[in-house]
Amino acid sequence: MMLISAQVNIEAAHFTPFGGEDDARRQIHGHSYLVRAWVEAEPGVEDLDRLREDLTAASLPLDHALLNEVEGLSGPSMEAVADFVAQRLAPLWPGLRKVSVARPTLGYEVIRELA
Ligand SMILES: Nc1nc2c(c(=O)[nH]1)N=C([C@H](O)[C@H](O)COP(=O)(O)OP(=O)(O)OP(=O)(O)O)CN2
Ligand SMILES: [Zn+2]
Repeated sequence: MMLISAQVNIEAAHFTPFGGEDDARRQIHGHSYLVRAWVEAEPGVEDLDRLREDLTAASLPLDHALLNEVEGLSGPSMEAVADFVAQRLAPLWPGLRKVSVARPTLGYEVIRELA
């Protein structure tokens, strides 16, 4: 078995509870997020194009959205984005093992691992 993965970019806005009352992160602002899914699969069996298409569809409700207002998203954090995508992708991809969300400009990444 191997891990195969595909990545999509989403643009989203949020406001966060981080920092003090005058912290700029409490105002609505936008970011680019890289969302990646890993699937355990036999080499050459699963279609990476289909994985990317399904990942795009799973992430679509978040793209150009205000994360704080997305139904089913537990919050505006990177972890919440990873869980949202993982929950939508897992039924389509039983071999799904990880979903990560990265903010490369900050060097931040979170990973939801699935059994
Ligand atoms: N466990 C988590 N901790 C933090 C998260 C998170 O998602 N999970 N997120 C943040 C903030 O988003 C982080 O401080 C970045 O702040 P933000 O305003 O989103 O981005 P910046 O303005 O700093 O970066 P730019 O790329 O310049 O917009 C903190 N902790
Ligand atoms: Zn932010």
